[in-house]
Amino acid sequence: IFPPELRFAFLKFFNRIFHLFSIYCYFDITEIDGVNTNELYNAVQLYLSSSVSIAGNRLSLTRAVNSSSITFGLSNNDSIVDTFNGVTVLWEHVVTQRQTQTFAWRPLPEEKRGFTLRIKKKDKTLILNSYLDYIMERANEIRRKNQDRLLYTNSRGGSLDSRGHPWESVPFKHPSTFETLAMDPIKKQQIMDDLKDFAQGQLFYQKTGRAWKRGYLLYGPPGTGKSSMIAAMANYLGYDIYDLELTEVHSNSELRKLLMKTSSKSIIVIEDIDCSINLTNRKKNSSNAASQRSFYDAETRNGSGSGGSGEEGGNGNTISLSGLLNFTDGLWSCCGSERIFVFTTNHIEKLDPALLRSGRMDMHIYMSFCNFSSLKILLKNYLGYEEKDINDDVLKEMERVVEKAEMTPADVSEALIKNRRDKEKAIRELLEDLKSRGERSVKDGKLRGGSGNLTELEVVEEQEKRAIDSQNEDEDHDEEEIELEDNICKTRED
Ligand SMILES: Nc1ncnc2c1ncn2[C@@H]1O[C@H](COP(=O)(O)OP(=O)(O)OP(=O)(O)O)[C@@H](O)[C@H]1O
Ligand SMILES: [Mg+2]
Repeated sequence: IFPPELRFAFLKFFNRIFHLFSIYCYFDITEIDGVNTNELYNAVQLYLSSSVSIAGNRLSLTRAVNSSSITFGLSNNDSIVDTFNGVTVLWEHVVTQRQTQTFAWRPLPEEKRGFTLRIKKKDKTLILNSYLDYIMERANEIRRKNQDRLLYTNSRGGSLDSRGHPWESVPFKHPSTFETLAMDPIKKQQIMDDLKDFAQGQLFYQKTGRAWKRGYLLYGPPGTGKSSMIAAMANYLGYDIYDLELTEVHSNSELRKLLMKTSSKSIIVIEDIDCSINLTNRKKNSSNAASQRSFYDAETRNGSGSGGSGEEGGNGNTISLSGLLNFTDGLWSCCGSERIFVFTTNHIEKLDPALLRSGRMDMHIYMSFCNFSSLKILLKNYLGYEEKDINDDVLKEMERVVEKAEMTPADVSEALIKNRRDKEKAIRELLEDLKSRGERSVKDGKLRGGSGNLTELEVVEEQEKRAIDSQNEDEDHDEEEIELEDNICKTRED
């Protein structure tokens, strides 16, 4: 009898009256919002899956790719009760068939899924202010716990994938942990404490007005565990790793784009920083600018692609030191939070002091040759030997020669792996190896001392490093350094 318009208007009116008197209000969180995936939907799903007070009795189980655990989810059109700060809310999972689509940029799933949140009107402010944030946070936590870490790389050289991401990722399964890492236990503990303080330091960073990030510079000879340390850090904190290949980045703006696409709670790594970018002293640069320029010219002529002007910032088609510095602590470096920058190098003396000054790299960590304490850790890792399992004399002998031998943990690991079936033989051969190397390095040391030339150079390097360090201390006292400088000097004296 009624025309459809009138009927519709009547229904709408009735609905409004109904809502006016209802004590509840409803929020819809749909899976797809326009063309974008709704992050909140996924978060709610994860969050509810961890919730125990499941009202319905049908659950859907999922196991994501790369994930090591199974998550429970709410089945279609099922509901669940949750409480937050004493307030009870009801979640309902709503699944409807989508009408046939005419045209879309991206094919949409056939089902339209979403959560409906029902809350009392009086609780609205509480819910909107903190409950949803809480859910996002919890979901991120669960995701990190369930999923193995991801390792990202920019090896594609600036091109983007179908979703506009410059980073490619693979599951990160490096087994290195702080427990297996062979280094001085005190130093190790310091680093672990520092990392923990950082991860839990949100309030501190907010209060002091600092960006929530921290920089570590790992330096030392090849094979002393710099990469292993990074893996251990990631495993310890549960962070993802972004392995930045600087040689694949062609401009400062590209570097910035890469940075913008990194997520919080991640470690951004630049390995062998002295090799991947021309980071020599800026003062020196200007003094031999001519030779610099010819170097760059030659490079452009060779068509290596990374050429261009040698000036910093130049015409923008080469990444420069200032670009890199901006990357680590310019305004853009704070576009996410809780980020760790790790640079590694084999030659700290080749780095520009600007990179070393405090606030940039908060902690300088020297990865040293194998000493007695790290040797014991390796023996335990590879042979399962505790101190008491090894003959006292052998142990004493090892302690005496290990520092002189200047073997890297990688060398020692190799020696142990080779004979891991025959542990006695492994110990015997390792000791032999240590002794012969120790003798050799003593001889070398004498030779070097005699020729004079090399040591002089080393002295200069050492002084340079000292200068940088003292400059750092003048500028900022809260810098923490745990380099074993004595260690370097000792080996040099030998
Ligand atoms: N401190 C260490 N503790 C345990 N294992 C180590 C340590 N250092 C080296 N190793 C072993 O040696 C191998 C090489 O170490 P790693 O790649 O971490 O060295 P690096 O310092 O990164 O070397 P490079 O400077 O050449 O990159 C690792 O696979 C690891 O097994
Ligand atoms: Mg390495």
